[in-house]
Amino acid sequence: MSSIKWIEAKDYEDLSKKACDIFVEQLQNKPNSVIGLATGSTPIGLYKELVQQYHSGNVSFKDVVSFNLDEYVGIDPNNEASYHYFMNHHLFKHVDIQKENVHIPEGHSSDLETACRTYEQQIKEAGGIDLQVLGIGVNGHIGFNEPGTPFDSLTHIVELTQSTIEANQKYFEKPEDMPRKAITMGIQSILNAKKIILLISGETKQEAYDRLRTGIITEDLPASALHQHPDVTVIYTGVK
Ligand SMILES: N[C@@H]1[C@@H](O)[C@H](O)[C@@H](COP(=O)(O)O)O[C@@H]1O
Repeated sequence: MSSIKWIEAKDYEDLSKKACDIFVEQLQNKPNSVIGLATGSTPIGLYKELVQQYHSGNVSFKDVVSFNLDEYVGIDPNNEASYHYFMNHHLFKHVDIQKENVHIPEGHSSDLETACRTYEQQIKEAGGIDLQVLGIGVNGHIGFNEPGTPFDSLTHIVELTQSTIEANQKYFEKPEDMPRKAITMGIQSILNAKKIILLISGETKQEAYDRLRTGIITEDLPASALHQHPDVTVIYTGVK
């Protein structure tokens, strides 16, 4: 039976604050936490709140180790649409996290298979992820695990679906520049995290939200794998 905890937020700001509270509590209890981070527009407010908490002295990233969920294949880390750039811009450059403790899949690697295996190994060596934040794709993907991805998947290379390409093209200067492939932590890699928060915001996510709420577990809805995890909190707003 699913043990997902559902929290409705008043609005996007409230959702970001509620997610930030969980992060702050985690980092105060365990300053050397291993945190799993997500990109996309949804967690931007959470990162903004975390930067504020850092400036207020409530939280430090000095001993934090981070792993990002995914990155496009063949993208330069300096490209503004890359997830490397995104993370620096929204979080890393504003806080005291140490560069050597930051991990983002190496989509620019010339040996992607090895990059995937190494990533999984690094998560293991860090002691596993304590707290993982997730967004959700309009088709219910988590990370870049598209519908049909086996639930036992580890970090791997994916072909992005048309729905994801259409949803994410807006971040690229020219829509045709958007890569068709990505590296993503697998569904099993995500489920290995000790605690997970999923953020859902806005009406474009209504269908994915409705399907997740049914409780039906199916590979057609990657996020439904979360029903099998013992400690998931979903914070949502803008869906009915
Ligand atoms: N790989 C990311 C996901 O991790 C993210 O959850 C999703 C939703 O993005 P947004 O929050 O912008 O809707 O976008 C991308 O596809």
